[in-house]
Amino acid sequence: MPEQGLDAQLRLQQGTFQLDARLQLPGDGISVLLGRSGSGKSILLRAIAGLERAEGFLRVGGQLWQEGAHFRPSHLRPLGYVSQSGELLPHLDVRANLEFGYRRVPRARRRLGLDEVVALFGLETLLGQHAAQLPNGQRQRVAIARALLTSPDLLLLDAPLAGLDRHSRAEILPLLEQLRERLQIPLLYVTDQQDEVTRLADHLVLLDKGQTLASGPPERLLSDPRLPLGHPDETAVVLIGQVESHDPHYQLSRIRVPGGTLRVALSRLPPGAETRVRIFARDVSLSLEPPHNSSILNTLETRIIDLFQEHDSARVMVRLDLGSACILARITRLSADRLELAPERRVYAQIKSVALME
Ligand SMILES: Nc1ncnc2c1ncn2[C@@H]1O[C@H](COP(=O)(O)OP(=O)(O)OP(=O)(O)O)[C@@H](O)[C@H]1O
Repeated sequence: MPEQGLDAQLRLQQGTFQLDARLQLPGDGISVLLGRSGSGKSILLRAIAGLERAEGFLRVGGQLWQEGAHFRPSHLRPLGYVSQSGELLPHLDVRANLEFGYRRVPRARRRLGLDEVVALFGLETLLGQHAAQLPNGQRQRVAIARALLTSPDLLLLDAPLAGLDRHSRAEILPLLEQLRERLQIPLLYVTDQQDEVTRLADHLVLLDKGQTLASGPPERLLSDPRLPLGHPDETAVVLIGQVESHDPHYQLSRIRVPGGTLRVALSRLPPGAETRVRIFARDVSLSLEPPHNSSILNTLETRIIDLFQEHDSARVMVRLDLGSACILARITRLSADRLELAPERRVYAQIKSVALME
């Protein structure tokens, strides 16, 4: 684990709920904390922020924030914290809200300038508005911008898009993606939404009943059917690829991914750029021969790694090897038996739909 990351073991009893989490996060990029409602995501964030007194240790960017009797109180932890309701100072306007944290940071410690953040978050026209009058989506944009302006060593975002409409979510997600490239601090992002995971996560931590079940690259965790990642019908993997070329005539782009090339809806990124695609397991079917005369554009030749029988279900989940990544196919048990599917067998994965996560 790099010196600049977050390293923690935090234990806490809250009524009958027990948190016992081990976290090792990289020093940059977005770490997504995923877990069902009630799994302890908010309590863990509050413990990291020093708002709950947990036992164990916490080190951020090489600094010890707590261990044993040593406990740095919340107000001395240099972190930005944005909750679902993005608390702003309601009697102040947006500019004053942004300046509130910014002015308290010594000039030499400021990582981002006020004008830079205002431009990045498109807040120019909101500066004179009262915080209390902002619609939810704009309030969250201001709340995230305000947290950034305190030049924190750690940014904690607790489900910042929960409760927002589609339009506001679609506006804020690209802003969060931009932060990935600009911030050299750990960003821990809580969600229970798969689409936010596939779009944002550079590192994924899965929390279940107060315990960290798994931690690692999202490509690996999302393609592991043994992990409780939600309803199997919604199971999807994310592949990190590179834009190869565009075909304006058919409004399609070719994306190079592990194991082959996929045609997707026209990407707005230039050739050579890194991008992500999401493939639902339910959209992948398998065939023993290369398909002919099919309307399905995307077929990858692959090898079965293993098959997982879903409990009390007509379906199986098949994990397929793409070299440095995997995809999943959710097919009927009947088809798996008819095709005599088994580990090591070579198959053609026909992918009905590939979503570009841009
Ligand atoms: N102050 C408290 N006293 C007792 N139990 C609590 C307290 N706060 C939270 N809990 C319990 O701790 C568990 C974890 O709560 P937490 O809010 O961290 O979950 P979560 O994963 O963030 O859920 P959600 O996604 O719904 O926000 C829940 O079972 C909750 O009822």
